[in-house]
Amino acid sequence: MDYAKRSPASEHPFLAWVKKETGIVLNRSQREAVLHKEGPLLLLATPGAGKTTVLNLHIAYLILEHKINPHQILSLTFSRASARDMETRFQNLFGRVISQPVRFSTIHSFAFQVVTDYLRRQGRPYKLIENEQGVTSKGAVLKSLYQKHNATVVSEEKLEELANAIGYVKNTMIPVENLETIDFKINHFKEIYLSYEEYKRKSYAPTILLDFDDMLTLAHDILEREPGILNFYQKQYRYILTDESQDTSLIQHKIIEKIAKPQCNLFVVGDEDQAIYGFRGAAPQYLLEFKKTYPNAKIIAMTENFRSSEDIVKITNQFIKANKKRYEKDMFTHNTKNKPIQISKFKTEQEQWDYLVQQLARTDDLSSVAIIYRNNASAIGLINKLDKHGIPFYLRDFKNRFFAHWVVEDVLNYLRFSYNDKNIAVLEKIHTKLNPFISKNDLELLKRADADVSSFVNLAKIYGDASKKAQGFLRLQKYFNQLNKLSPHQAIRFIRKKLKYEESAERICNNLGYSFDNVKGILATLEYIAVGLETHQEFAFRLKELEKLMGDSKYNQDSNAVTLTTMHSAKGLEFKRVYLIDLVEGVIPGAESLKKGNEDSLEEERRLFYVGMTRAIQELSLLTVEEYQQAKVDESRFVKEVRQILQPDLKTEGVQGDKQLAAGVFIDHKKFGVGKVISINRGKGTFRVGFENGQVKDLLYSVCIENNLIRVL
Ligand SMILES: Nc1ncnc2c1ncn2[C@@H]1O[C@H](COP(=O)(O)OP(=O)(O)OP(=O)(O)O)[C@@H](O)[C@H]1O
Repeated sequence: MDYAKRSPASEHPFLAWVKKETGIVLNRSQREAVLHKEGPLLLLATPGAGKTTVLNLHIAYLILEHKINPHQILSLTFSRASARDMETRFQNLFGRVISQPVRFSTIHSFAFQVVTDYLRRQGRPYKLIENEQGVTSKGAVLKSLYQKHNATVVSEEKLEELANAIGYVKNTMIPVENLETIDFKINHFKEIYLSYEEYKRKSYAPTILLDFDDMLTLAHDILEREPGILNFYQKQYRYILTDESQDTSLIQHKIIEKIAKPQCNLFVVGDEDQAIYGFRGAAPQYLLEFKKTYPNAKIIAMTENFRSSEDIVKITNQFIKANKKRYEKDMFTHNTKNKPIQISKFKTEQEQWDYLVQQLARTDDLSSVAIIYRNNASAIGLINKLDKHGIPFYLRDFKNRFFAHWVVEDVLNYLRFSYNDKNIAVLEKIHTKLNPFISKNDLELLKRADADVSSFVNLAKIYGDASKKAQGFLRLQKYFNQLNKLSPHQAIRFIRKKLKYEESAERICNNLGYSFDNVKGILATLEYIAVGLETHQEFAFRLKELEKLMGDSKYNQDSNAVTLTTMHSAKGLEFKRVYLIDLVEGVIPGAESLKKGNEDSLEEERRLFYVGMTRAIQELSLLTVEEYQQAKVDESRFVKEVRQILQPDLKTEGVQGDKQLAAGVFIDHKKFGVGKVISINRGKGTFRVGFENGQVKDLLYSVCIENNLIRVL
């Protein structure tokens, strides 16, 4: 229908037209936001409040009702995927009536335009380090700088931390002279940072080498130094909208502030409760201080959740209130109740996976289900299981770190060496991790020794057969022979314990600041994968197969497959049924955030948990385990908090460790899940339990004990 020929209605004609055209009926705050015209506006939205819908309608309103030229509107968001998503949704809704394009962009790509326009005009060539390959790629450059300043190689995780820390410095505008005041947990960070900047300045001179975050720094500088350019962008974009604004960093805010002035027609949408990119320099306080920057700003809260059932909205709303740094607001919904949030506790991850497989096997529409975890490490073992049961999955943020990790390489090399202990090329990769230690000098001597004899026998000869060291080498020869005959699962255990690999790995981790827990996790995962496999070749093949499966899972995006995603990548998505898994202390909240003085980081972990929970439309299950990656763990405090909200009359503290069945204690029943003992009838030998799904059951004590059905929590 032609917008000009819209029918008159008692409500605002634009909204009446929208209702007719799209079927969307807005609530009061959505209406107020859509019909906002000029000046700064902060739209504080809770999850599921319809942010994208409102943003798009507001743009259409400006164009259709106020005849604003679409070229003068700049809609910014923080990931390419959401910029694309917004554009598609806008096209679908208004493509027929608004022919001129609106600019949907990421803030980086806007900054890129400012910088490249400027450099081109100056006749200065530039390159992006993110486009470089091989030894000049950003990763390779940072790796070699780390190595230079620390005299040691860097692990993949540390490299990521380093790249994040560099990004953090630029996003939060930390002056170089203050770098030492911040503990980035990276040895010689300042030196690496300065060398990296110098490398970019010099390596292709006169061509300037830039990274993504330099775009922000430079764009900010240009807009500050060049009034003509600033004026151009201010005139070009009279209306600026930003989505996911809780993830905006200081420098991004400053850029937006500059171009929005002097009119400040700035439409900012965000939810500080969903700010989860603190490690990259984003912080919710910029939203919290919006009024300081724009004193005449209007603030509208959009707190109706259109997504989730009442059970989910009520509990998650209560849950996030434990955070202190937030706007006080109450999320509500008119949606009906469905199922209470379910909490299930399992002994091990395998039991948890079995449960998931069982649930998924009964599900027809797998695309409506998501399994969400804090760390990518949770995915590998689960995928192994899903694949064995033929359950298709779509992995949202596949990062191929696991299979290339040095620990995985080491284990494969130990196995390889057990087939041929004369292979010095393989020995060179593991020699420092063996016990007794094999030095570089030993390797040189070995290269000159008899190539047809075991390296260990040669070494024993070099050291003199009777020496202690020689005895150690001969023992190693025996162990590697034994290793060769073990099943893959036994072999990994053997490498860890008998060959003392774990001790060496711990030493390496301590020396280089890597996480030993992560290493143990990788070893545990390798053991899971190895279960049931017969030969070492099968094991190596299975690793390759899993790697391929994970890469190929992107083709399952639009098919009947369960989505597997980290909490970070789940933002903005929704699923009928959601399982949050591996909910234990040290994972979520993560170990770092549990340290004293890290309260801000603990709040960010709580927000992450909240983002995960609020993805669910109808069903939400929280799964926790007693043993994670082979170590005893405590249930996540966030699970406890949710349980407490679900059953406020119950005290969860102090119950653990009390193995006596008594009224008031929690039990975990294999079939019915977690519940509270209401009463005990000793005469009948029964006890009554109120389970978290709302059911109350009388159970026979003897049956429960004989079948090992319950545990007192
Ligand atoms: N006025 C409305 N009436 C009915 N449904 C609506 C309305 N507004 C939004 N919705 C629906 O509510 C759901 C959530 O909307 P949307 O994804 O835009 O929320 P959001 O605010 O971006 O959420 P989150 O921040 O959690 O990602 C969508 O399915 C959307 O179609």
